[in-house]
Amino acid sequence: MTQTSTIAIPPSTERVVSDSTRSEVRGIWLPLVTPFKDGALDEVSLKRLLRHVSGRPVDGLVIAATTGEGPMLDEREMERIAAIAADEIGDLLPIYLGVSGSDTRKVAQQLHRIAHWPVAGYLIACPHYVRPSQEGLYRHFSVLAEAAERPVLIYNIPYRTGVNLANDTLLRLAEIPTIIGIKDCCADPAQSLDLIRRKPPGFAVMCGEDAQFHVALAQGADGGILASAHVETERFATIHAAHRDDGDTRTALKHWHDLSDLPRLLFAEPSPAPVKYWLYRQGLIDSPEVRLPLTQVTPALAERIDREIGRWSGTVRAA
Ligand SMILES: O=C(O)C1=N[C@H](C(=O)O)C[C@H](O)C1
Repeated sequence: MTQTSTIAIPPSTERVVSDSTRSEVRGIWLPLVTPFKDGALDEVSLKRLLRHVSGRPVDGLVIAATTGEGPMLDEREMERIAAIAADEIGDLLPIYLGVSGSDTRKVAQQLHRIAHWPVAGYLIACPHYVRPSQEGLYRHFSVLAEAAERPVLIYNIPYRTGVNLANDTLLRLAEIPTIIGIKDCCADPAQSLDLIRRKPPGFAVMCGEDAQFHVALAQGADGGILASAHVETERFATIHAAHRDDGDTRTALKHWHDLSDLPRLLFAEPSPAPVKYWLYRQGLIDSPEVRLPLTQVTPALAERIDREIGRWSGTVRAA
């Protein structure tokens, strides 16, 4: 059966992404939480959190990604978050926007619709639920790269989307100039290592599995996009710098030994509820609430976090 597609596959994208754009995707990126209060976007907490982050050793931000509860935001809220982030952060950090959807046509239309938003690029997740073929994934991201008119980081997270973007497919997509890297959550160290060995120069591989951050850096990843790095950001940055600068793996491993329980705690229940509770107890956001179908941390986990905060960065807000 001949497949006809209503969406033409674009010629190779002529737009060239600058070397600085490619090189900026490294180090510690925060997938920023989205604060809510009484069910609505909490702009006061968002501004406070952005001012806090701007003073931390962070190399980039992603808004409205998984940790930002992107699937539970409407477009008006996402636009507001982008505007506030651009106001508070300015040119200090690149700000990428999380985009997801399973209908290539609709996601492409959204990218055209938001082309004027003040974001530097997009983190685009694999299409969830429909489980396309590798050829379908290739055509999906080829069309979106053309529609994006900005740098694109592909977000491969099979345990959330139900599909794995194979390295062969990704390396075909890496030939498109505006596809500049991947947030790698494939949960297969062998696949991640194979990708790092085969990737073209300048193509960024960013770890998206917090508990695997140190291993990913040891394998040659360029950094991480990590919810856990909202907490103890300096330690995550130290680990990255130790790997990047002088290969001081002993320093990196010492810090990782201290830090490695944190991702397990912050993912003990569906993210971002734990990390939001932590930020709430630090007084950085005014409510730990999340949007359904997510739910706040259980009292048992809240107690564990209360104990852990005392061990780390200290509690600002009384319980
Ligand atoms: O915000 C994201 O996107 C992240 N994705 C991963 C997940 O939520 O499974 C983990 C990462 O820390 C943040």
